[in-house]
Amino acid sequence: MLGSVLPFTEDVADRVSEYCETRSTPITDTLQKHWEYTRGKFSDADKMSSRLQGAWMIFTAKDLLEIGCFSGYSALAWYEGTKETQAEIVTLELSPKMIAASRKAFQEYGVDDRVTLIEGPADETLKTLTGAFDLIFVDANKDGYENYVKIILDQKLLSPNGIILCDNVFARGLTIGADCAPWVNDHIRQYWLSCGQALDGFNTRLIQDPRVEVVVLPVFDGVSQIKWKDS
Ligand SMILES: C[S@@+](CC[C@H](N)C(=O)[O-])C[C@H]1O[C@@H](n2cnc3c(N)ncnc32)[C@H](O)[C@@H]1O
Repeated sequence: MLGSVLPFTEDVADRVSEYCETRSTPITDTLQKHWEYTRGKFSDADKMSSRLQGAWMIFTAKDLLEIGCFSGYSALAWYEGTKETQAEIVTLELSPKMIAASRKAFQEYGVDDRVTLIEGPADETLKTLTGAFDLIFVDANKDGYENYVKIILDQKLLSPNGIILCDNVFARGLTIGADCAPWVNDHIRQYWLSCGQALDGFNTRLIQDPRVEVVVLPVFDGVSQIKWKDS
């Protein structure tokens, strides 16, 4: 196959999602419960990672940083995915509503031993962090990605063999072009269009940064994988 993405229609993409979910190791009961809870409780629940993405969050990390916690679903997934390494997980969140929701979930599921939530704007929090993380998941406001990655690299918050994963770099497809996602309804279209513009700037400038190697993966809503060059 010479291209990198199959030409799915909207209907086929749904079927592919279902096919993958039903042929993958299912997420745990805890994750499933929290995913359903978030979906029922928050009108913007589509900000949460998918079930399949939760199942994929299995990496051999020891120190993990997440930017953008939302209801805590992905932090719970990282927690479960790093049982072997007992990773320390730091997650950043700005919204008081989502801070309350995730704190409640972390307590309910007993993950406070390894998950630390830091409240406040991520750019300010990042500047106070020390040490290095071997996995950094960037998943907050899309117009902040460029600055977050810059701070991470400038402050060497990424360990020498570490990896940054930036989620949603396709902005539902609108990063690629305004005509690429006709299924995105008017209610959220403007939001994702502006995310797409910001992310296109981020993706385009990042590849010119001589410090890093980047692979933009056409999985989920687009995931950029960033590593130090020659690591
Ligand atoms: C896409 S959601 C995160 C989803 C979560 N990682 C998951 O997969 O379930 C993005 C979150 O980033 C938060 N956020 C937005 N701007 C932020 C900022 N400047 N600093 C910290 N968090 C921010 C939002 O409140 C929202 O909860």
